[in-house]
Amino acid sequence: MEQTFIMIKPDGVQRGLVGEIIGRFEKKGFSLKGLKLVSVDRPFAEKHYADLSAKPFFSGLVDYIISGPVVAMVWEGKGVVTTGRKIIGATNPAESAPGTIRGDFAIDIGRNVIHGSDSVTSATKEIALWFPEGIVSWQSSAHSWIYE
Ligand SMILES: Nc1ncnc2c1ncn2[C@@H]1O[C@H](COP(=O)(O)OP(=O)(O)OP(=O)(O)O)[C@@H](O)[C@H]1O
Repeated sequence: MEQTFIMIKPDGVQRGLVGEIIGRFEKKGFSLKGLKLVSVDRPFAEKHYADLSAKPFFSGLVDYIISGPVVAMVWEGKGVVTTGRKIIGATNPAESAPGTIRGDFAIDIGRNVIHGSDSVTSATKEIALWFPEGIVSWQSSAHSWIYE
């Protein structure tokens, strides 16, 4: 089934939002397949955000991501990439709808709490980058109560 890479950024960890964010994905019915608290170094953060290297905010973005530990996760479920982005909300919290994670918990674009893969292709790349050791293979006993 489809998988996505979700990262709670350093502000989300520092602000104690880890449980709240995991709860939103869990309650939706998605399955947690990988989870770790990690501090990444500059070369790793630059690799994760390589597509944005020409942007004027790139070095500030890398400084932000390496400023403290992040929670790296893999979530699985039908349509999880697109639905995950909807749960997260628009990139700029000023435009994120209330009820989304960024709409509820963030104000500035450079402190927007969470990252989610923007396509299945990016998800595959990001999961390989963040979880070279692999992820956990299991199926929730609630599966048949979530999927018809
Ligand atoms: N104009 C900006 N100023 C400062 N930071 C920005 C700006 N635009 C984007 N960012 C930061 O770079 C991240 C990556 O930007 P991108 O355009 O890929 O948005 P996104 O896909 O919604 O975010 P993410 O990749 O973190 O899920 C944003 O989440 C935000 O933290």
